[in-house]
Amino acid sequence: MAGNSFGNLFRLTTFGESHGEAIGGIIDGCPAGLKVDLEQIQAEMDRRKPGQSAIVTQRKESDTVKFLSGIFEGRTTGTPIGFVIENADQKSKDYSHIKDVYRPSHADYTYDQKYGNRDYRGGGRSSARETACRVAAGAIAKQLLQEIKITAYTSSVGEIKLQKQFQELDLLEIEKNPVRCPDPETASKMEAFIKEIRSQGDTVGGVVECVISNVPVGLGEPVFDKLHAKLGAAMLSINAVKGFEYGSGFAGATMKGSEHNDLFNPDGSTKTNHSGGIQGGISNGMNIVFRVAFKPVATLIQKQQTINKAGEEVEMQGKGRHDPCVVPRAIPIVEAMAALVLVDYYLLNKTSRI
Ligand SMILES: Cc1cc2nc3c(=O)[nH]c(=O)nc-3n(C[C@H](O)[C@H](O)[C@H](O)COP(=O)(O)O)c2cc1C
Ligand SMILES: C=C(O[C@@H]1CC(C(=O)O)=C[C@@H](OP(=O)(O)O)[C@H]1O)C(=O)O
Repeated sequence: MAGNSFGNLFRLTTFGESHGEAIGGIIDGCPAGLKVDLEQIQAEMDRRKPGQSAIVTQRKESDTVKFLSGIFEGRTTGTPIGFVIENADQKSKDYSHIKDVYRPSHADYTYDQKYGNRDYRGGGRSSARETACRVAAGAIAKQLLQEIKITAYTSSVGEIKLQKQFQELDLLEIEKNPVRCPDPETASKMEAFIKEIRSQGDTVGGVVECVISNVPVGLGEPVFDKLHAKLGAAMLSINAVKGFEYGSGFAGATMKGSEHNDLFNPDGSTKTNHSGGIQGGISNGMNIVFRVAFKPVATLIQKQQTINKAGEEVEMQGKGRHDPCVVPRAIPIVEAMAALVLVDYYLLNKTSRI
């Protein structure tokens, strides 16, 4: 199976399945000398881990990261950083009924057709359990990025939308509610809606907005390696993602150039930011702003028509502990993937001029 590595100079490879012994990763290319803050890494893991609130999967994992290599006396050595995260609370019997049956819109059918030998327990490698490794690596990338600040939050759940603009938000509110929406009133509506949907055995999608501030001018490479192209690829590699837009995004297609152009201030900053902080694939020093759309979770605790391995039509109902909405736990994953993209360009940018 190819496709388990991400990044160039700072390269993460992940391994492991949801119901195997453990998941983990290797980070190749982290510069030597970085003082690693293990508490900060665990804090990021805690924001993503299952079982953290009543509106996410009730599987309980501590998601403690055990580092095996690459860190000596608290600092990186420049050698590969190997780490493992134990799987402690798998309930594989919840999946025996789908051994030969495909959940609609999960990865069961495609994995089976492609590889012919599928670890069906918890979705195996296709499970979002894998994203714990991205968050661990992303936390190290964040520490390398120092002053660059990456902040993601929930901007919609189903039809419930955050109405405020970024400038009007109190970002300290994000971690104060289980939905991770910075407006408390909207957050409680979202929370109540997720609970209602869950009680019906159903699921709902949503949108995560991410704002990256304090970005220097010049990150990103032109042509094929544009900053927004890599951010898009990073976000679209996250489980259940259906859409990515940056700056004005799809709304920009309805505007006139005279409305859309970001006019300059004398210092090179712009009066508006329809560009989303990126022009020609290179950061322009304004906030990088993008949005990521997540679909509703595929596994329903409801009966649905599907097919089995033999191609027969059958009825199935999901079992087990599933997220009714992935968005609250996707926030740290979006931030981690953004950090992995930025750290690569931050390191590469050191080679752009003498
Ligand atoms: C944080 C997070 C949690 C998820 N939890 C579940 C879940 O509990 N049950 C489920 O069926 N899918 C869940 N998913 C989505 C599946 O992993 C995903 O739909 C599946 O791998 C198929 O891939 P695709 O939807 O990207 O095509 C989750 C995704 C994320 C990002
Ligand atoms: C375990 C995690 O999330 C899992 C993601 C997931 C899926 O299909 O993506 C399905 C569920 O798996 P299981 O039923 O095996 O627990 C979630 O709990 C995690 O994020 O660490």
